[in-house]
Amino acid sequence: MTTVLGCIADDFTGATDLAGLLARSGVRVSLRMGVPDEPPTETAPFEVIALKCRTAPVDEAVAECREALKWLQAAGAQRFFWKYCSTFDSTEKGNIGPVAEALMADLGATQTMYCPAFPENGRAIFMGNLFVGDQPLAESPMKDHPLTPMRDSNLMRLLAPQVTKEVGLANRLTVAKGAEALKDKLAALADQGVAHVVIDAVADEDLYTIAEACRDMPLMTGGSAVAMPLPALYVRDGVLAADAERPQRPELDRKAIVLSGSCSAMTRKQVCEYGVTAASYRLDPFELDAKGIGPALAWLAKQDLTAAPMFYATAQPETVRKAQEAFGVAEVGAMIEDALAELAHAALTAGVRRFVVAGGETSGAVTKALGVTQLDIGKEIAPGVPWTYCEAEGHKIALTLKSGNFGKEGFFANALNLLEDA
Ligand SMILES: Nc1ncnc2c1ncn2[C@@H]1O[C@H](COP(=O)(O)OP(=O)(O)O)[C@@H](O)[C@H]1O
Ligand SMILES: O=C(O)[C@@H](O)C(=O)COP(=O)(O)O
Repeated sequence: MTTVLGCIADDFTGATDLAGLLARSGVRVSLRMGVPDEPPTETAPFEVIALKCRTAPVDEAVAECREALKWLQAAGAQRFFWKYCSTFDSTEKGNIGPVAEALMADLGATQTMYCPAFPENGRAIFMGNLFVGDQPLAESPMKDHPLTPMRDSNLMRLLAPQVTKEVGLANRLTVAKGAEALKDKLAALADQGVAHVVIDAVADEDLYTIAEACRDMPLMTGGSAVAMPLPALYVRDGVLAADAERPQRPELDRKAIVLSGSCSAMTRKQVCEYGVTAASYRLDPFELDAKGIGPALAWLAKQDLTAAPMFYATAQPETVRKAQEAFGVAEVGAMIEDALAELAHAALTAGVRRFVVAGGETSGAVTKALGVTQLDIGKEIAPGVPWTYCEAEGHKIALTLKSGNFGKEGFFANALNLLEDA
């Protein structure tokens, strides 16, 4: 089937988040890990390509995203969505703006919009400032993220140094007036040469207005939530047939594992709660450096895998800082990602078929180690976190990739329980 919307996500949890929210409508969504080597043949109306480029050097991120765009164009897509984090995570050099500008150039687009709001998960934008729950972004736990610490809450200020063209704002007062008023505002900003428009949204109803006003832009950008209304709008526009097919969970052995490399505030609570009842092993960068992965593999070999043991590197900001000072930020990140990836592979070899993974970068490393290339979207465990079904080395597996701050305290056990009756 011809692809109606081609999506590019800057990390793997972000991609499953987007795919999950699009799939809520009942349409078929296909998620690919990396740009497929083969040209598109069997495609879904919604195609999401997951990249691992959030913290990559700008040139690399731009090149990968342009390649993804080409693949999606070959799949027939004429509208595109650039998905980044609902907390606008980017490094100081920042890939969000450069990728948007490169995609706009390839598509001949003169304007795009930015809306990372995700009200169900407490992300709201007001007067261009991003809030996480009650706190401005820069006062939220995101200020301590190991790779992308966010120290400014103003999206225009964050974006401006990342782009060459003008940045502007369509604020909540305009959005509250409805889609036509928002379209007029976008046109007025375009007349003033504003190519990059941040749009406020504090509630789901704002997202419906924004999606309605922006759905014909060649390129939309944002978090997952602003894309959620698109399938229904396309059905209404007659460019997409309604379709309520949901992939069924395959038969799966009960052996399961939890792997957490996220240090986000919510993951820290989830690791604590799960660790009360489950067998768990803490990956310490100093121990990894001294002894390698051997002790963790030996521990894995002794576990009852039907009881879903957990490996976690999850730690408090102070502990993370010490490891970063000792090894370097990227180096320690990669050391832990590699360790979790190797453990995931060892678990697969030991018969594990249910994987719960926490952390965006971590998920990228784990899915790569498992050799997963395409996923179907299953039941939603928490807003923005679905189960996915895929194949790893010829075995059917279920995989959930949890974004750092998503889900409630009991997420890990809930995810595994939900899979039982999926
Ligand atoms: N104890 C630790 N010390 C230093 N870095 C860590 C530690 N634990 C995890 N990390 C790294 O922190 C990063 C967390 O990013 P990510 O997996 O994207 O999580 P999130 O989804 O919370 O952003 C990863 O690169 C991971 O390897
Ligand atoms: O939009 C979001 O918040 C998520 O989809 C996302 O991108 C999360 O990234 P990580 O926090 O790195 O998992």
